[in-house]
Amino acid sequence: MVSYLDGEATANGASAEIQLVTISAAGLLNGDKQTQNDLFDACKSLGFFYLDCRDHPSKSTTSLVDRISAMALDFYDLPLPSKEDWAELSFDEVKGRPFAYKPAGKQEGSVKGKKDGWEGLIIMETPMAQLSPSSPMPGPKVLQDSVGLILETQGHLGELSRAIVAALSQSLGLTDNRSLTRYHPMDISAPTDLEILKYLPYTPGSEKVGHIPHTDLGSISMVFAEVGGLQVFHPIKEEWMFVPPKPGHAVCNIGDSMEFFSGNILRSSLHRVIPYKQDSEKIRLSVIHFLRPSGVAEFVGADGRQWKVADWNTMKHKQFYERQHRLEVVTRREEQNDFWTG
Ligand SMILES: O=C(O)CCC(=O)C(=O)O
Ligand SMILES: [Fe+2]
Repeated sequence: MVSYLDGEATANGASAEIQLVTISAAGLLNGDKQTQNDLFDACKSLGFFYLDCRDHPSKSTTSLVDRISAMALDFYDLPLPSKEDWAELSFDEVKGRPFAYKPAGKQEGSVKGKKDGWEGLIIMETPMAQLSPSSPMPGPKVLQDSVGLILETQGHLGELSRAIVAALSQSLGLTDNRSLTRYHPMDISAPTDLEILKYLPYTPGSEKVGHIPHTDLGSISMVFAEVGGLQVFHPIKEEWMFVPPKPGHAVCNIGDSMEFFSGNILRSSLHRVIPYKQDSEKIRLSVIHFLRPSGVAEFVGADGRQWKVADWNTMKHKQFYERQHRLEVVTRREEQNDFWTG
């Protein structure tokens, strides 16, 4: 077995990079045994891996992500007031709607005392799938004109995420009706979504910077970005390390729900986004698919208590927005300073 936690790192302090294991999308979808074992090892150690989408049988992953990125950039070019018409901040409010907008600066950011530095376009899987001629897509024309593209992208990335859950379930010995796939239906109570995040340019005087250190609350996160800035906290080296972007690959990670469903065998790791000095003139756009379980499912949380998924999500999400938030809820680490100090 390859030990991913020993990972090759470029030991140059603050800008150390981690080389994640790469999982082939074709191998995953074909049920290849070696791919399944590599995936399991990666998810038991750091909980982060690259998904090589270049060999996806449809050959369409990159073009879907590129087209969704172009659509999101058009959306972001709209004047702020017309985007703010769609700003919904509570997790419960967002989950029944096809889409919502998050202005920059509403959450805590990656620097202590500063707010977040990203705008978000949040597109929910189930409400999108339930659109019909009598209940059409609301919102600006750019979104109304892109319903087909959004549905195709959500279907494509949702299939990949669910294949990851299926493969991990097999490795965990959870087969047939015990597979963790049963917690991931397309259902209004499961807030699976597609999010496109646009980060602000950074200068040392910026008051809105990056993305808060956190673990993800859901099951599988799949991030496509061309510009760096994502860092994972290496639990053995105790060091923040950049995850370099790789063309044609997604960076995937395990979220809290999968860690808890697996009885803490899989790992939901701490991560954050900080300015990427090598590419400081470029705008970072990330296209992210978040597979999240049904809100009625239950697990034993990090605190040893029995949680309903919906309550875990609401509790955790709220902490991202609270000025005096309990950082340990978001990071799942006590009394640690996980902020970026520049
Ligand atoms: O933008 C990114 O690369 C990651 C964002 C993230 O960690 C999240 O939205 O949970
Ligand atoms: Fe995250």
